[in-house]
Amino acid sequence: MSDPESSIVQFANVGLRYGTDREVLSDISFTLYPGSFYFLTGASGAGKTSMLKLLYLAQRPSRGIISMFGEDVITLPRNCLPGVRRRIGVVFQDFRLVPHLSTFDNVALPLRISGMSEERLQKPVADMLEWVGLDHRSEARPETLSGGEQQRAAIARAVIARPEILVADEPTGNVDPEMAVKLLRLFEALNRLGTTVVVATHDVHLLRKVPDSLIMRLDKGKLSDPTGALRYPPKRDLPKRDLPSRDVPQRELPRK
Ligand SMILES: Nc1ncnc2c1ncn2[C@@H]1O[C@H](COP(=O)(O)OP(=O)(O)OP(=O)(O)O)[C@@H](O)[C@H]1O
Repeated sequence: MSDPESSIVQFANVGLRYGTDREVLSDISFTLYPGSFYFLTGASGAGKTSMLKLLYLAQRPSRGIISMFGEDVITLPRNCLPGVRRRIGVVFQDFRLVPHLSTFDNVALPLRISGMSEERLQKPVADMLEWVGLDHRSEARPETLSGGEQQRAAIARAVIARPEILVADEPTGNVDPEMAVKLLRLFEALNRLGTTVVVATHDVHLLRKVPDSLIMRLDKGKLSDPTGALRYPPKRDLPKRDLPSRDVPQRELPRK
């Protein structure tokens, strides 16, 4: 595999089949570079969710090599995988908020799991809720949140522990076009703070909304790269712009 030093993720000849069925992903090879913004696009059933599952280590490939943060994650001992997973934030297609927990507690979950004290986590969680515009819904249960609010809570939970990679599966699938753009602005803001972002979407209109993004396209389990994302390292230092004024608050993400 080329250039392992500067890459954050490398897939080499990866294939995935479920059970004895035909491969749903075939000969997938690509490199992701730190600080870049990727869209993974393709029709329904093309294999986007399957590819993201490989990326956030919820699924092992049937063949090939996957390296993340310089480690071969296929041969890594099982007890080392949680450490790698903690470096990856995931926004699931169906949010997966814990139903009996408040918005605050859902967002606090990764910090509690990492062992942060109750005292220390209060401020970063409160700041994060404010950052995604949910401070007024802090005590609400997920079932009482709107689709867009649940989506933002899921995003807040995915990023609270400051992951190096953010993986989001159809994060705008359940919201109106205006909210979709706002959520994309959140992802862009995170990206500008250094997080590598991978957003899976079948909505081609979204792709044009993030000018610096790179596009990976899946078609029946095969990957192509209309922007050359798979051939060339993209520019590493994304321009530092102010956070968009109406979409996210005018300051950096809250510190842990
Ligand atoms: N757990 C599974 N067991 C068997 N087949 C599966 C499983 N998960 C996905 N598949 C199959 O793998 C193929 C790719 O599915 P996947 O969900 O990855 O596609 P997708 O591009 O994310 O689709 P969508 O946009 O509709 O979510 C489909 O043919 C699907 O039926």
